[in-house]
Amino acid sequence: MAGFVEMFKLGKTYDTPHGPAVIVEDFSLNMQQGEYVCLLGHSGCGKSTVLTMVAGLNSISHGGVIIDNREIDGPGPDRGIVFQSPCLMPWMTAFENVMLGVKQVYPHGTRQQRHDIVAYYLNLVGLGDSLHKNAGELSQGMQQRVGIARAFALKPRMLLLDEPFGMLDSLTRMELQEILQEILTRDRITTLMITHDVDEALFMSDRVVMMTNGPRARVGAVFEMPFERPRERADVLAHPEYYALREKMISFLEEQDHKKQQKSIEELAAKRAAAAQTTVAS
Ligand SMILES: Nc1ncnc2c1ncn2[C@@H]1O[C@H](COP(=O)(O)OP(=O)(O)OP(=O)(O)O)[C@@H](O)[C@H]1O
Repeated sequence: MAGFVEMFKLGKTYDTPHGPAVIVEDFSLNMQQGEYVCLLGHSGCGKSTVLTMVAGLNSISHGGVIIDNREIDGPGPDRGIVFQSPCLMPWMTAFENVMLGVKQVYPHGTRQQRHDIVAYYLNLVGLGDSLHKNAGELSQGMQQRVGIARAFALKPRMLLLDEPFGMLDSLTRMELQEILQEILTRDRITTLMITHDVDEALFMSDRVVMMTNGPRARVGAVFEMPFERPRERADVLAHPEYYALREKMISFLEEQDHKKQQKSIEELAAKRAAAAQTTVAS
């Protein structure tokens, strides 16, 4: 079935000093409008590579990405991105940082309309009392809230989140997960999020897509989440399928680890055999 977002046989080859390295190959995934998909996989498998290709920030070596029937050919305001660290202008206030983007996206809005949009989203993420504090004076968690408010205020058609809570303490992380759930339940923006955290993926997503280990990483398994929305964390944890799903995801990751170890052992054995042959020949 065609999706709102179609990633079709996506591939990425990086040039390296040792020659071309095929990091992602034949990565295909369709997402329905309003769907929340988490991308999970071992470190270095190519998750950010996929996400930055969809963002239009990384050139696509093979295949393509279609969003709402239009093939992407670079970054655009239809896609909002939140990275692990929000990249704010530290000398500007939280309000000014969000306003920067809002001015570009709503050039014909009145000053009051733009003001209301910025204040609305900063309030939603719990920064109503800190609108006029300089970003440089805000804690990591508060800065990430500004980054999330900025992404939503630009009214993107798709959100791309690259470990948005990765650098936060667990309490702030849980609070921001809940805020994000709340906004997304209302706005239903199609979202692709990278995470390393199986529990986060279970709580946040409609589907979890597991990537195989690179090189030539692709979709290895897809899990549908049976939890209803709006979600309460306690209900998700108490759901009869929660632990079985969690176990399947962890098993997938362990299996990938095992394959990686096996491959390293085989490569080492091949190198030793080649070295032994060279010694015998000389
Ligand atoms: N510009 C580049 N040139 C060459 N190799 C690259 C480049 N960018 C990434 N890579 C390599 O591609 C592989 C995948 O990187 P990527 O950042 O996409 O993985 P990831 O799954 O997001 O990792 P992590 O979970 O640790 O953030 C890694 O081996 C990385 O070293």
